[in-house]
Amino acid sequence: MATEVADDAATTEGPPEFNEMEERLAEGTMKVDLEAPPPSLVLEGSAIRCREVCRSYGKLKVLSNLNLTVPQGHIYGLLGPSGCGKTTLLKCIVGTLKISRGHISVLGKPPAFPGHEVPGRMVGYMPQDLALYNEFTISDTLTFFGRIHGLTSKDTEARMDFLVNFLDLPQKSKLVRNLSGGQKRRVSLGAALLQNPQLLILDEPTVGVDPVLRAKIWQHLVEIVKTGKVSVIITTHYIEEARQANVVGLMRNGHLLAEGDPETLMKKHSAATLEKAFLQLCESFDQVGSKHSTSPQGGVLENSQSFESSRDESRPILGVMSGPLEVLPKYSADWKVRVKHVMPKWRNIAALMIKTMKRMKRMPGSLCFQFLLPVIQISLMCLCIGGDPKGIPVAVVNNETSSGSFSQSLLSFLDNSSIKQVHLTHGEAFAGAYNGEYWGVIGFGQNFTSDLTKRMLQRQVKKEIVDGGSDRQNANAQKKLAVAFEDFIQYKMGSLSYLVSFPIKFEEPIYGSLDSDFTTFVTPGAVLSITFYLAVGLTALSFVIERKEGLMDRCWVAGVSSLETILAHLISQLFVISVQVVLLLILMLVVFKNPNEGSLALVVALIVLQGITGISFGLVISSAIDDEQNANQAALGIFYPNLIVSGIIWPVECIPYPLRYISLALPQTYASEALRCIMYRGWGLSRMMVWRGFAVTLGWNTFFLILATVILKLRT
Ligand SMILES: Nc1ncnc2c1ncn2[C@@H]1O[C@H](COP(=O)(O)OP(=O)(O)OP(=O)(O)O)[C@@H](O)[C@H]1O
Repeated sequence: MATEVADDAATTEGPPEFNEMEERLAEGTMKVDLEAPPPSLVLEGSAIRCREVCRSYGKLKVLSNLNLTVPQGHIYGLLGPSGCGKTTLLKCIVGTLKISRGHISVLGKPPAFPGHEVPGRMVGYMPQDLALYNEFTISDTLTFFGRIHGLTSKDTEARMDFLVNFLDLPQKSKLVRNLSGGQKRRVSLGAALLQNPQLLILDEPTVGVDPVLRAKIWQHLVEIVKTGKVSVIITTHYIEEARQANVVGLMRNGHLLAEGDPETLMKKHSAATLEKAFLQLCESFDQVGSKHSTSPQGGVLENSQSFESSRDESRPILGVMSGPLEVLPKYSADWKVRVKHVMPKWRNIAALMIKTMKRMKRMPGSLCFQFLLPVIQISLMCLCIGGDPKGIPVAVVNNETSSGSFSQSLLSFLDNSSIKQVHLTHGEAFAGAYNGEYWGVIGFGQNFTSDLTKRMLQRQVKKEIVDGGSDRQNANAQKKLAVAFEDFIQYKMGSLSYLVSFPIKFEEPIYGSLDSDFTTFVTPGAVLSITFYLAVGLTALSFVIERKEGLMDRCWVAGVSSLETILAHLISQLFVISVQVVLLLILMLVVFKNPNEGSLALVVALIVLQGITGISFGLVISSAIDDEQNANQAALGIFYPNLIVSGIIWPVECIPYPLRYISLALPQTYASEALRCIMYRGWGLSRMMVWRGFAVTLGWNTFFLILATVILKLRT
């Protein structure tokens, strides 16, 4: 199909690289397709130039040495069957996907080159996914993108009115979620057209659009390219509508089969329609491919790679001159431009924050849930954890019968709200305990009173006397019994009670009180854990969903950087965390009367910092995981081990040594300890145990933020 013929037409004056081609054409040393596109296509500047582009997803090679040129001021129709790689190519062109090999330049520079406005205002991108915020109205959507592109509100309003009219959209105040599929696609197209970009990249904009509007859209595209300043690349499944394009590229299995103007293509294949021409090209591609295929695997892409072995397959069957002859320009940017390129833009951060606030306002249920969930969690924890058991049935076997016996008196000192005494015979009591009806057995021998009296009065007693009474099985009942015994001895012996009571005296502790319970220990860690994990869950989920729906890519193509996205999310989530912290503290300190001896400002600062660390960790999860189910599983999977090993529920000192080192490295171990020290000891930042908690939290925070930014960068 390709013959070595010089094209007379290619002699017009043009850019240096084209002049070089002219010379080689004149010498006849260059291969060129018989049906080379008109000289204007070749010699004019190109809006997009792809050379030897390769891209794979894992082992699946999607783009193979692909060469494509979109001439400036033209509409380029990119056609091909489903799965041939069109969307992948467009994503590489806008820079949301990195190419494995080759070179792409868009409006003169590679995408994302420092200082280049691609991604940015120069490009309007309509992705195949709808990539719209469902809670936004049409007006909100266009205003959001207008803000990112730096349009004034007057300009945005004017463009909005035009687009609503032109794209036949319903009222601007209608929510995107209430629009039909076709209407949503038109809003998406409107967002791409909003800022009058120099380059429009439209991935199937006419799907689900009625034929009248489809014609109108094409007419509009034809009009805007007439100025020569706007270029369009458009993919479509309706092959015939692409006849209105100035150039079409026919793709199959990651290769560009042909590139040229539609009329020439049809003439070459003596086809009445573009569809027939495409069919013929595909057939010849498949025939030659299968004839020449020697690959034992015989996969489609392997076949296509062996297509017409004598031919340089990087070049389309029809079309423009390709890569190897071109000298790729060297691009460079001033360091100031590079610094400006990486610095976050306040305009974008503000636009993203306004977007988040607006979405929150439109989802009051979700916002209330975010505020109430920590409140419910901490209330349940304070109510259900750490309290004394109530009404525990304990069997009492009392072999003393007289009413004035010590055993009767001792039993009257037992805390009867905790222990429910059930008086039984020895046999019944043990049978009941073995059957699980009673939590323990308290037994008194028939000489309990006389034995105890002897112990009180004599310094040496026999062993049988000591064994006079006993309790079995229950630690809490044992503790209650010990307390009752102390009270009983105090009552009977007054100032001489020290002769019989436990020879160790517990004074008031230096910090806290003698009757501190488990809730007091667990609350600070639990508050940090709740704030941390709510932030992890909400961040991971919202980011994964935004990425899955193509919203992140769309914002990225509009010029929003990963850093700006992260900063905007951090700042807006700070508002949510602040409300959560206020509610948590009111509950903890006022309702459940948890003591706080230290600075409230330090308490708030540490909890908020832990929330921010949670957001950063959520960002790591969402940047590494694509699916919300997996992201949820990751967040949940980490929650429980972290809770147990961080010393939140049980002290770190009880953890076996190898695990203890892991525990100390976790984000909440030192932070919980610091919060306990602030709240219960009244310590400040001058104490190591306090500043260490802050330092470790800040360290994790920085680490997570850097990791999330790096992963996001690597994955584009
Ligand atoms: N993220 C991904 N991971 C792995 N494979 C992918 C991914 N995205 C696309 N592919 C695969 O790459 C190939 C090309 O997909 P692409 O979306 O570019 O095709 P397309 O030509 O745009 O199809 P359509 O017209 O149906 O949108 C397909 O085989 C697809 O399954």
